[in-house]
Amino acid sequence: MTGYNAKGDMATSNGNHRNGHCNGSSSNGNGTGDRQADDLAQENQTNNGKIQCSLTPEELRALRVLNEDTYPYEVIQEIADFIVKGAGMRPKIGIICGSGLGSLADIITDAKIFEYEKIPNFPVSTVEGHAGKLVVGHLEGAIVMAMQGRFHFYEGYPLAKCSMPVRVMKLCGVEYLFATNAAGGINPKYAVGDIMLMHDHVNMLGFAGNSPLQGPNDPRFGPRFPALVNSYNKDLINKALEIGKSMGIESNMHVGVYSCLGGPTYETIAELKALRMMGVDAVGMSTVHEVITARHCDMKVFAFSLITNKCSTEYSDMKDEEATHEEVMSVAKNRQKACCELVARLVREIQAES
Ligand SMILES: O=P(O)(O)O[C@H]1O[C@H](CO)[C@@H](O)[C@H]1O
Ligand SMILES: Nc1nc2[nH]cnc2c(=O)[nH]1
Repeated sequence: MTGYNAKGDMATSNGNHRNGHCNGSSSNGNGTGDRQADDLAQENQTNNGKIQCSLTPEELRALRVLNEDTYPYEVIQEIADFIVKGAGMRPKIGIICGSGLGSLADIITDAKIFEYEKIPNFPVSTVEGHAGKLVVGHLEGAIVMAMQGRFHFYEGYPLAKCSMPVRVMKLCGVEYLFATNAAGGINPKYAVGDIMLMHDHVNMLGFAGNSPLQGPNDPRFGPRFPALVNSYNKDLINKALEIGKSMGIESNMHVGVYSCLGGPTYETIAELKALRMMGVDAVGMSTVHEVITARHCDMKVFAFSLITNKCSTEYSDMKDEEATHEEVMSVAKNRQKACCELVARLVREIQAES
């Protein structure tokens, strides 16, 4: 038998990890059952120059999914069908909860909750503050699905895998993506606890030649060369600013530029200086690849950063405390009420218009 272990690797029931290249045919015909080490060794021997393998087509597909950066359309469709069928509803708005912002999913009512481990072919969350649950239900009259736990590049997942759930959302019927994150504030005007509505991003991982859209393009998702100039929906930004005003938090709200680095390290002063010179206001380790994937499949995007720590660009400020994930989580917890209200009210406005 094959299955997924907690890290999302494929392992055989006898504990061996498989990583071989196969010719796509089954040498013993059944491809299931306990295998001893001898059998496994034998499978890896070549026959007439071809590598033999006894995996079933299903196992092969799962292996490809785990080893490749790209999830085939059909696999995404299967995951989406599993969720829509299990939830008994089709969501219109998708929410990705940032670090410590899992409470955004707690305001969903009549919720159907899926643990990531129980969703076929889904990765697992490994970061504290990311519970690893998909919540589908009602919010302000709309059907929404929220990820309590996102996937980050530094966890070891390729970018396409990090943002694969966005495609699942799309095939579930989601039209709007709300992506939230915890971020360090580089703009000196930003204070801890402020909310920055994203109106643009600098894709640092993209500068390094890494994209969630790398590899063959499936036009059923979107075009080979998507434009990103209008990625962050202006109408939603304006609505959110209005909501912020009526909540009395306009002085703690900004519109700015986010950049995603690979992490898991927080930035050096020199890196922060460079980012600031590039026009970056807030820095994190997520969101950009999700937005790229969402725009590729033509979803409307709204995204915000909760500023959980200030990032100094001056060596003279080095006496300042260094960023820690504990601080990030604690600030997120303190600001969860405002973040939940902002999200709920924006959902209400979208729903009222449709
Ligand atoms: O972007 P989210 O998931 O909110 O989390 C941010 O906070 C964590 C670091 O404290 C990193 O994962 C960073 O990306
Ligand atoms: N890269 C990065 N991610 C964060 N997430 C929360 N704070 C920070 C930060 O200062 N830097």
